[in-house]
Amino acid sequence: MASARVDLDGNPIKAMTICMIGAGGFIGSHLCEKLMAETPHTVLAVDVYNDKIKHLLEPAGSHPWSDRIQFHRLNIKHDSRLEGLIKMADLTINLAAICTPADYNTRPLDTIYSNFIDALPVVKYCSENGKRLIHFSTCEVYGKTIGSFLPKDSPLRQDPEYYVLKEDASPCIFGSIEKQRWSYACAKQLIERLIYAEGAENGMEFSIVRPFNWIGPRMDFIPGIDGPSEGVPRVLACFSNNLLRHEPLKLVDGGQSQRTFVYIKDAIEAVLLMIENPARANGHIFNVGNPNNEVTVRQLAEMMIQVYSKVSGEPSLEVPTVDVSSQEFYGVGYDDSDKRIPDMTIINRQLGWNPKTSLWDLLESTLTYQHRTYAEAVKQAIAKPAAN
Ligand SMILES: NC(=O)c1ccc[n+]([C@@H]2O[C@H](COP(=O)([O-])OP(=O)(O)OC[C@H]3O[C@@H](n4cnc5c(N)ncnc54)[C@H](O)[C@@H]3O)[C@@H](O)[C@H]2O)c1
Ligand SMILES: O=C(O)[C@H]1O[C@H](OP(=O)(O)OP(=O)(O)OC[C@H]2O[C@@H](n3ccc(=O)[nH]c3=O)[C@H](O)[C@@H]2O)[C@H](O)[C@@H](O)[C@@H]1O
Repeated sequence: MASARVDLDGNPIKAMTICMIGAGGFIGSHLCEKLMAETPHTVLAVDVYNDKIKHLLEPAGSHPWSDRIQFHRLNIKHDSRLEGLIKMADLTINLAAICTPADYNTRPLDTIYSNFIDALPVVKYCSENGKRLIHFSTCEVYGKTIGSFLPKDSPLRQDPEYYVLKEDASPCIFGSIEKQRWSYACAKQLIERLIYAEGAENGMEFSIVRPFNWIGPRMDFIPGIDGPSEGVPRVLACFSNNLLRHEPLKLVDGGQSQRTFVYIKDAIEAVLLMIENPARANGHIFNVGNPNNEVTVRQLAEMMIQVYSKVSGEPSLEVPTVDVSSQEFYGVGYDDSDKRIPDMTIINRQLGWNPKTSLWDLLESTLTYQHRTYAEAVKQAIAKPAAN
């Protein structure tokens, strides 16, 4: 298999060893799956958890890829084994981060440490050892759009110049320091600048990924089932939880913010292209999203209600949504990105990548997974207090 695979320039792809930090998370689990099923590469999977990749690791020795994936349970905050693993690998991919908005304003120190301080040694070891790095940043580094500062009735708000987000041209616009929501975006921006500087001054080979709301199976957790009851995951899991419990979906500040959602499986194709085409990917920052899948959060809720009813066979909710203030939902210091449309010029030009899956289709496969995985457990959790 290894000799048959070629890169975008027709050159054979050599098997490589990848140190993947944060491999046990949502994106990491899909990337590990793809690398095991379709490539000859070896993964040194680093994380504090491995629940989401257990199906790739166990039973030990039973999969065709078993000798190509090793799990290393370690916390990169304080573990001297990290440098050795980076040295053993040809490429390091750093996914480790605190990346749920409910944490940014309530745990700003942990957020800044996780997204900046803890990533520093990874960058340093890659630079010092001449290793290539693919670092996961975020579309949140763009912050708010320029258009959001124009008067509400300004025709310029319709002009893409004022809202499309371009890696090499758009500014990064954050709220004031009291709006601690931006602690995450600001930490990610500074680590991007540091990586860029390592490339410019020391010749480090790097690519930076800015994901735009990647969603799909295994994203985050369902509160009270496979995560804390009081935990607040990202919107897909929040709305899935409401649907599973037959509760109205909560629209923060009326659900007026806009997002573009991309299917995780489409997005992983883009990451694989970066991994296997270093000459085209090195030195670039890549938006990875689906500009065709834009909705307001209210529209997302409405679509998820329809799709869930279809895949579960249950009737739609009588009271489908309820408005909630951001202060009540997230606490003091929350703020929001108004709109996120990725410009696709760079990823198209360098890697020829385009997303394929419509929002309806990706919600259908994701909510089928949510229903199959959680409906019974939620039913039992709801029934339990009554039984006691
Ligand atoms: N999912 C998205 O749409 C999205 C969007 C923008 C940016 N990102 C970025 O992509 C990356 C991965 O996101 P995800 O959605 O898979 O999140 P995730 O929370 O599912 O995965 C992150 C993983 O990193 C691990 N981790 C965190 N700190 C660690 C530490 N100190 N040591 C070892 N492991 C640690 C966690 O245990 C977790 O498994 C993050 O950097 C995130 O900021 C994701
Ligand atoms: O996924 C991304 O690209 C990035 O954006 C996310 O940020 P955000 O899109 O604001 O987070 P979500 O939790 O997915 O929320 C999306 C929108 O839904 C709203 N929301 C969320 C949950 C809910 O129950 N109801 C609700 O209306 C939020 O206020 C926000 O406007 C996270 O910061 C990161 O995972 C990531 O860096």
